[in-house]
Amino acid sequence: MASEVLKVGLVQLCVSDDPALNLPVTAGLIREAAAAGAEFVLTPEATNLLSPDSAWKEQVLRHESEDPTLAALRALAAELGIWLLIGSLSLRAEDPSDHRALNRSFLIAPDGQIAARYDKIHMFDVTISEVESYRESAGFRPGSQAVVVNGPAPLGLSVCYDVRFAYLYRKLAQAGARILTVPAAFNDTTGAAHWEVLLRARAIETGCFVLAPAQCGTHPTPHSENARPRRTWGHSLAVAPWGEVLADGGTEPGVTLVTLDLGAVDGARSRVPSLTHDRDFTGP
Ligand SMILES: O=C(O)CNC(=O)[C@H](CS)NC(=O)CCC(=O)C(=O)O
Repeated sequence: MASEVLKVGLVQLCVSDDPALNLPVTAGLIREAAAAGAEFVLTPEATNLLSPDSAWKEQVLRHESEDPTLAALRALAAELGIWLLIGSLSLRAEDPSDHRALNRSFLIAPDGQIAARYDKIHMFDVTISEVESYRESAGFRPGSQAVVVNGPAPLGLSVCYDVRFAYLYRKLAQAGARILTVPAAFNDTTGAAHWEVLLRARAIETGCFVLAPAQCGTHPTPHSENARPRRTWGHSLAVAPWGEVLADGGTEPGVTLVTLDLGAVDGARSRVPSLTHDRDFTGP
């Protein structure tokens, strides 16, 4: 590893349903993070848009090769010379017979090249209450490939609802990850109850840093005037391998800076080597 210390910027967004409105805001916050010294900048799930309207998404989503947000953010990473995790983009699938979109995370290298892609594996098909339910699998095609990639450190990629599936993170860590990325658009209700404890548990179980850039606030939908406004929890979080919260992005859009001492991964794992203590068992 070139350096044991890594300066990170977590970008917190409140995206609308219009990628063209969101991009300049996102780019401005990435610039702000880089100007403050961040070498690794991360954006949330659904960086290009959040929309409840499948007809509008059909119109506005693009293939990866033609997506304007991806092209612009690759160029920006190259200009600034930073590692950039685009938490995810909603993209039109390559396969024309599948109407469902992709929820795809990208690691961009400091030369602007795509270093890794990850398609969210676990779909948020959940009825939270009588007035709030989500059927992510109706609009998105799940991935089936876990990804560890050598970025600014060895990274294990995931997205949002994946955080509830502990075995994914155990595999990522056992495959070499030292930082786990969990970009998210967590809803208010489960955010208040579960967000921090899930992220801290994943860090403690794996002895990894956890970086979780989040969407926040009430998301404007200028293209679907009558939609019930969606609210997300915010609180972008950086968690250390021993479980401490190093930084919390609060509830407003902005940049949260945090310096990681990557040696803390070995420190936590040597104190509690549970990652090497798996056993086979029978039942239940
Ligand atoms: O819909 C999009 O465009 C982008 N995808 C999301 O926002 C997804 C699916 S609705 N959100 C989550 O997974 C929240 C999980 C969550 O809140 C929990 O696990 O409690």
